[in-house]
Amino acid sequence: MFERPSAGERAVLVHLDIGSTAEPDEREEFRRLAVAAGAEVVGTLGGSRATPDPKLFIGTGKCDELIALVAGTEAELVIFNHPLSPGQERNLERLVKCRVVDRSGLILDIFAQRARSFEGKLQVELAQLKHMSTRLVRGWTHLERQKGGIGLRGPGETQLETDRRLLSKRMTVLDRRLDRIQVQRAQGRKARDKAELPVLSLVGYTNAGKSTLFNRLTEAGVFQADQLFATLDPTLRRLTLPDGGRVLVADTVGFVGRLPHELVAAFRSTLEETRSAALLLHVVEASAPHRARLAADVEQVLAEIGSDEIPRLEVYNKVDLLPDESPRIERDAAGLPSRVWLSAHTGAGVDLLLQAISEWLGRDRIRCSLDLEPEEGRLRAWLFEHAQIISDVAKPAGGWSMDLIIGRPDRERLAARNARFSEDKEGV
Ligand SMILES: Nc1nc2c(ncn2[C@@H]2O[C@H](COP(=O)(O)OP(=O)(O)OP(=O)(O)O)[C@@H](O)[C@H]2O)c(=O)[nH]1
Repeated sequence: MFERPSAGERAVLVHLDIGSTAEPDEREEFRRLAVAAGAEVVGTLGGSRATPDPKLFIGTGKCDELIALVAGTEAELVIFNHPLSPGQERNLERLVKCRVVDRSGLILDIFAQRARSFEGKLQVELAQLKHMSTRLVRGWTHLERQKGGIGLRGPGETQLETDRRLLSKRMTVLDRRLDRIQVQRAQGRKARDKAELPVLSLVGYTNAGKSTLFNRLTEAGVFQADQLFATLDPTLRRLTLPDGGRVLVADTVGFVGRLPHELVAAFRSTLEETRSAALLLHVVEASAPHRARLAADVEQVLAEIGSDEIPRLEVYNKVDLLPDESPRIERDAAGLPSRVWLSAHTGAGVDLLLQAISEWLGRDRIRCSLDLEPEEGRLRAWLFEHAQIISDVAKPAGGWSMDLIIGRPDRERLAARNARFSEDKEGV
């Protein structure tokens, strides 16, 4: 389902088992990433080695096989599912006589194609320039340079052939711009903190269905597509839960296993949104054959960005593809929802997810009554925005008598302002 029309670059994929045997889905994931980048896969080369060859990564015998495969399939590009040193890339290109891109280059390329926000584009450009600055020395003269191919396109494209001095100048400019944007982002976060709305962050392996679920939840009409990494930029939307509670939902970048470090660094600020979340919704493609490994990859990235302490609720998506499963809530020993099975596509079980979210956040909500004076109209309007109003009665003498459910922090803030609360009922 990820195939694109055949206009893609003709690519040969290389995946060796280094040390141990790779899981079959590792190769499949690699193929899907390559296709997502726009490759037309015309050949694959496998094999195994105890350790990579320092000069070519693969051995000379394997390299001969690769040369023959590239010639026989008229491939324009070879993609390795491994990190290659600049030297290895250069040596391989000389022998194979076409461009060679490593796993980092491939993932950077996908990110470059999917970046939507200004910040996302700058981050990808910077990461690409860093990745390529070590590789620029090689020069492309012996190769037919195809503009805009995999690993060559994206916001950084025009810089690729400039010299290192210009490159480092450009990187400094990007760094400065990103610093400014990050200040703005932090201000935005502060404003949201003031609004006291808890943030739910959707995280998950690429293609798990985050954007589809995000749309289901918020009807926000966020761009989604049948492509890996359709979402690169976090998008925030407001959501009202059935119990009246309000939250912000953030859709985040699709994770991928063995994310290149330069990308983890580049997206740290984007993912900082995740760090300030009250609850992470970890979306897992329940129909993927090796879902546990994909979920573990996501957990590892979360740990790398310092989000592993945030409570999470697992969302096992695509239940419509599993004949033996149906939408349901699983609970932990304490009775709290730990996993919700649903289909973002059909919408089945989305109500259960909303209920589970309410239960998670509701632990911190209190039911209470409040008397407001006639001049407290603004406070009353604020409460309508931030609390669930059960009843609101105008008093004959002026003012209002309200019955509501409110978050504990809001409750404490209002109490500090001497608002007249009564009848607190805990744990509503
Ligand atoms: N059958 C089925 N397909 C689904 C479901 N949810 C999402 N999909 C499909 O899975 C694909 C990926 O969905 P997205 O929502 O773009 O996934 P994502 O996690 O946001 O992907 P990235 O942006 O790459 O991280 C799309 O083709 C969706 O139509 C589901 O519940 N059932």
